[in-house]
Amino acid sequence: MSRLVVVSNRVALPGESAAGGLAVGLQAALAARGGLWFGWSGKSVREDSGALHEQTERGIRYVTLDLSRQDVAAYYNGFSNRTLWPLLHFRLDLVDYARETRVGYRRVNALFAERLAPLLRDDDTVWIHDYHLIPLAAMLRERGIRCRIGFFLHVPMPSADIAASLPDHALLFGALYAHDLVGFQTRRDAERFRSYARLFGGATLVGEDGLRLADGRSVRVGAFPIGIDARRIASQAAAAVSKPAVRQLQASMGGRELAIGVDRLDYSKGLPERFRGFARYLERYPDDRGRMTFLQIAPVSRGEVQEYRLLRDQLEGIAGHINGTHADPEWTPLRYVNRNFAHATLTGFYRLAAIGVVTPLRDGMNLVAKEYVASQDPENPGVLLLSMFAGAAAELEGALLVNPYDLDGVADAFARAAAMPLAERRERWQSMMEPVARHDIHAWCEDFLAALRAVPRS
Ligand SMILES: O=P(O)(O)OC[C@H]1O[C@H](O[C@H]2O[C@H](CO)[C@@H](O)[C@H](O)[C@H]2O)[C@H](O)[C@@H](O)[C@@H]1O
Ligand SMILES: O=c1ccn([C@@H]2O[C@H](COP(=O)(O)OP(=O)(O)O)[C@@H](O)[C@H]2O)c(=O)[nH]1
Repeated sequence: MSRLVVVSNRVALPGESAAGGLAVGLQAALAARGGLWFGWSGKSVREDSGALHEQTERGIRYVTLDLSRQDVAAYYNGFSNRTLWPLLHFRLDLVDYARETRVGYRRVNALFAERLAPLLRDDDTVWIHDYHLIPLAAMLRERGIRCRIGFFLHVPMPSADIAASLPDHALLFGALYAHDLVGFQTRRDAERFRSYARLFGGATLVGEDGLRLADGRSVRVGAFPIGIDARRIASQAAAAVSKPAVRQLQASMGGRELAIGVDRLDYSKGLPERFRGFARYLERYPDDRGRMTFLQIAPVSRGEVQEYRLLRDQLEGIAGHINGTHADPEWTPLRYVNRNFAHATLTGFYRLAAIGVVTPLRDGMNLVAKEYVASQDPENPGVLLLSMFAGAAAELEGALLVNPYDLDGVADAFARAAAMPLAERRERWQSMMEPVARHDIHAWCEDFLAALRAVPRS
């Protein structure tokens, strides 16, 4: 069997907790089959970029590289998080167009290529992940690397007109054609990429999953919705209810129902709108007063980026206002926590919660939605309130789908979820658990790699 080489910006090193769905997903995928995981160490150093660190654990060889502060500023905080992230989440109003970070991003991708190329063998299968590393495969090809290379975009692919607002967009997105297979979270993302390639890359669409380029080369394009380790999470959740943190949360509820949200503190997650939707529910459904407590867990993310710091300030203001307006001496309607929790503890929190609240403005997939489903007690499952703009909405038809901008609709969904009879909850949960269990993280990995192996090579 060909060795699997996974390349991503974020690597979940052994013993480190993996915040963010990419690291959680890849950890589970590599644990099952072993291989090499190459990426950034997460360290920014004073000296030059490029020092490598290596360790092997449970069949996974981790090779990570340090980056200089200047490179982290340009490549990660700059172009990845202030240019590509908002662009790919349809937020042109937040895109930073600085040339300097664009150049820094290419410099770091070239460094990845230079350090990775000597580690590769001809029969390796290389799988590159996400927007941080879009030009990497093209740079590896320039260095003579001929093995199969696939790419997976974890975030949404915007429409061609949005993508084209980026200076040098054809240089960036055109680099994706260096892969044998380019994968997306949903069919719609894949279709938007194919239309971009047709409109701006001179490509011809072939069948349902192909592109023919002007120079005669072909690229496969497909949808591979990422999953979770559903079986493991279900058993973790059942066991987690006896954990002290979970018992304490339950005891603190005083018999009220718990609604829960778990998100990195990111503007794509729609947290201000979610808080306001919850406040609208408190206003419009006075008979429900005191019945539910909403716990929002939002660990700080990308804290060096200005837009994220502003969001944190904004949320503190909204949360304070909601509690100031609606709280009673013995009841705080909104609990807002900026701490990071261990994955296993979260599964216990999800199981306690009668409502899971996942309302991003845009999200590639959103693993929390699937984790909430897998953590439920089948005899008494909770209700998932899910944004129609999360990739997960394409699979989780049993959720209460909401438009996160429509605060009245979100308020109504809170009320409907709180009142939903057991029979309807069970039926909806079963319809969600089936795809979550079937398309789990292992199936995702196998499906993508099988499609990559099946690409004919010239
Ligand atoms: O690495 P960070 O900058 O700390 O950010 C965490 C990750 O955020 C994004 O996750 C995406 O991948 C998930 C799994 O496929 C998906 O469910 C979610 O919708 C995406 O937002 C980002 O794409 C990753 O690269 C980051 O590591
Ligand atoms: O305190 C936290 C908050 C989140 N997560 C995990 O981080 C991932 C978030 O992935 P998702 O796809 O929902 O969004 P992303 O952060 O990748 O955009 C999920 O597996 C969460 O369980 C975690 O382990 N601890």
